Amino acid sequence: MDKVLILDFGSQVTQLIARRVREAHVYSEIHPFDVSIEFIRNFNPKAIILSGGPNSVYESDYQATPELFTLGVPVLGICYGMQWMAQALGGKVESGHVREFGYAAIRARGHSALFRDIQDRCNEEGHGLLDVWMSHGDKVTALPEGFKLIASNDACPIAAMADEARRFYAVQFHPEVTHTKQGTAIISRFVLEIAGAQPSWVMKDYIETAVARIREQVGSDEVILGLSGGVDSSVAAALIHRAIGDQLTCVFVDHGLLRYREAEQVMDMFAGNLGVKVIHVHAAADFMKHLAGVSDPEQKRKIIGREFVEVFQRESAKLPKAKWLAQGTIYPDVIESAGAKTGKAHTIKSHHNVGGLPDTLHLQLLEPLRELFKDEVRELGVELGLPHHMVYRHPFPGPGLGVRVLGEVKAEYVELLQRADAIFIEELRNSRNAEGKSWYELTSQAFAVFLPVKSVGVMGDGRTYDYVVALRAVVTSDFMTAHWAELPYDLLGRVSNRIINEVRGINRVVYDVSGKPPATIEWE
Ligand SMILES: Nc1ncnc2c1ncn2[C@@H]1O[C@H](COP(=O)(O)OP(=O)(O)OP(=O)(O)O)[C@@H](O)[C@H]1O
Ligand SMILES: O=c1[nH]c(=O)c2[nH+]cn([C@@H]3O[C@H](COP(=O)(O)O)[C@@H](O)[C@H]3O)c2[nH]1
Ligand SMILES: NC(=O)CC[C@H](N)C(=O)O
Ligand SMILES: [Mg+2]
Repeated sequence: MDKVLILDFGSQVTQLIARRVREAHVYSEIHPFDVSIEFIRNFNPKAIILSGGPNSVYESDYQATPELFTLGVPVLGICYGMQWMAQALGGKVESGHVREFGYAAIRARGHSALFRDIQDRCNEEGHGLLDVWMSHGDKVTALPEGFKLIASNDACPIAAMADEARRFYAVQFHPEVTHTKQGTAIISRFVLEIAGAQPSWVMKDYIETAVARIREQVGSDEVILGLSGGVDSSVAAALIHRAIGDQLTCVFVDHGLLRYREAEQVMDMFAGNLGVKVIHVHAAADFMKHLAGVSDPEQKRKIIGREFVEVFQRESAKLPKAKWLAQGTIYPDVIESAGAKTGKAHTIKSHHNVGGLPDTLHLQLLEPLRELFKDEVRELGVELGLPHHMVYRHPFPGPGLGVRVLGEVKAEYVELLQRADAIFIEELRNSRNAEGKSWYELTSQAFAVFLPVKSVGVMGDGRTYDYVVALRAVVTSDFMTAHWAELPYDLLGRVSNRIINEVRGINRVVYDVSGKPPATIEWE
């Protein structure tokens, strides 16, 4: 089997590279940038891909072994990976005065196997243009010997380069994110055609492999699973249930930070659908008690994570044979928390299910979805026979409204937010675009955020001095990058009117128009 080696310099999106390679049906593994040359030789890669990273090559000790260029293996450098390649092979990298974050158009220059016949559109002179996603402050300012320029734009005159004789390619933009429309084509071009890897790795027997692995891991032990009713834990529950049946018990935690009437809905859905044992834990008082007086987002996340663990430990103590804690952790949860397996990325926020686990946890973790992305998890759910409406729900974070009430969480704020959020979601479900699709389906995630600031308004000729709610709706396929949703004005207007009229205590509604990056989807 042909294998691609991805060296991680700490990019937030390294796993997306693996995913694109997987889409080309080639097996890949991610390893830290500083693995030894012996390791690379033994790995015997058909191709090497160098990820992006937060540092600057000219002042960082994030340097891979330059000997990898002597193996005769094709190499693709991305962003930091390009900059490192350029510097390691004798080119020059400098801090740019123009920083580029987000969308950019680049022009392909000269002939290169990487971009041949791949373009989004042409400019007036008929040159091919690519719409790409950039995220950098440094840039290559001099090509290494043997390299030619293969793409450029004004902000980044050397936006891609190649030494085709040695099959070294490098791009300043990120072909692995979906916002680079031709990204998948570029990565498969490199892996399949330039490196000549055989597309022989297919996901079709993923379920069988996963089921076998779970049976082997768990043996005759019992497993408890944190079930939120969200996509990930529901799919994990179905998968594990398929593997070990009755050895699985699900624990649904009502932490008082759920959405309007959510607890009832989740319990109904599981009683009806899965045939899985579910225990409903009422823990709102505990969570709220520990959150009182705390306003720092990371601290709130840690407290919520800790409380979750307490609940699971308490519940598992009641099941003496339970040795495993299963979670619907998926890849973006892992990467955004702590730089994935390789530990090279910066921490953006501690997702509760990853950051909050103490060493004293007497349960082993079972996370069968840990390597998958949301859309892959959904495919798996459908494959496992879960109902469509369950699999295609918007995600809801484990810390729930705890991270959507900004600052200190108070019961009063949670209740206002629940009501505003319910109105927003109801209107999204009921409004349709010209093709008859609901705006709930047209967005990937949507919710309201409670801002603990007051502003002045006038209602019924009287002065009001009340709280603000922000609406957030995004479109994304992997939740690693996202666009704010261009919701119709009349829909926004209706939601705003209803919230202000129906939720006493809120007199102003705003819409969040920030992309990710630089913002994140949740506000905390
Ligand atoms: N209220 C809850 N009770 C029990 N476990 C929970 C709860 N909320 C979250 N978890 C656990 O934390 C994991 C991560 O939550 P996350 O929100 O990422 O996934 P999800 O809720 O399963 O799916 P979705 O992303 O669609 O909301 C869940 O899969 C689940 O194991
Ligand atoms: O289970 C979760 N536990 C968490 O602690 C958490 N924080 C963010 N999210 C969800 O992850 C996606 C990306 O969110 P951000 O852009 O805010 O990081 C979005 O879908 C968020 O809702 C979480 N999910
Ligand atoms: N995303 C990246 O790889 C960034 C590379 C480098 N830190 C820069 O800012 O140019
Ligand atoms: Mg959830």
